[in-house]
Amino acid sequence: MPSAINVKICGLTESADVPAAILAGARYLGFNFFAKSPRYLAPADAAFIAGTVPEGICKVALTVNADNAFLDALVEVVPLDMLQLHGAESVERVREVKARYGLPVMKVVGVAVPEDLAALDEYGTVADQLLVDAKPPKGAVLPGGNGLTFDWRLIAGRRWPVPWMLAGGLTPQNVAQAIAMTGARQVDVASGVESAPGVKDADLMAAFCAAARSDGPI
Ligand SMILES: O=C(O)c1ccccc1N[C@@H]1O[C@H](COP(=O)(O)O)[C@@H](O)[C@H]1O
Repeated sequence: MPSAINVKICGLTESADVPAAILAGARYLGFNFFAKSPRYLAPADAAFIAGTVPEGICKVALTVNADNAFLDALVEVVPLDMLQLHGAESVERVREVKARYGLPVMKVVGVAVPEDLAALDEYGTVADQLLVDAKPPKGAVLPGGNGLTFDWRLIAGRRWPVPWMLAGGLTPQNVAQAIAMTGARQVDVASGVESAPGVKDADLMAAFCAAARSDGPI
């Protein structure tokens, strides 16, 4: 019997999103600290919302090319279980962040063409998890959260030495097919479970988790 599918719902902006996401079946909750995102949360607000998350649910901070001053202040106020590095952070920077904060680090790699896959092998030697996302279009304001898929055939059957998640344009409608095509056991969604940019929808979160589970029981 296949193991459970873990769902990460990313970019929660309201306190009510926490129980709704957990009830839906999410195991990871993401808080977005990229200021240009419609899902941005100020650290003080995130501290309050994250404080309501029960034990056993992984609280993830999404950051983009954040420096030590930013991360120092963030980890000081927000209770966190994992750091998601969604920018152009180098392998060395991933190593440094892991050592400095003592938190697991999930490094994101954007994929559009076969040549992008080499980075997954490199980061897989240092990150605790990998997040395989669609590469943003040139000139995009957001390095993720654009609701874009990539060609899942590129990673079909690929494996890395650390756990990994699939992201990019996942929705309740396509997540089961994405899982079937890639073999992902963890999936991450932001815009696909929203009624408007930055507004999570409880019914969509429930539908997404149910569709993800349809590939294998939780
Ligand atoms: O969601 C955002 O606004 C965002 C901003 C900056 C970097 C990453 C962001 N989101 C991450 O991208 C994936 C995929 O998003 P989507 O499902 O395609 O909308 C999301 O799960 C976040 O981890």
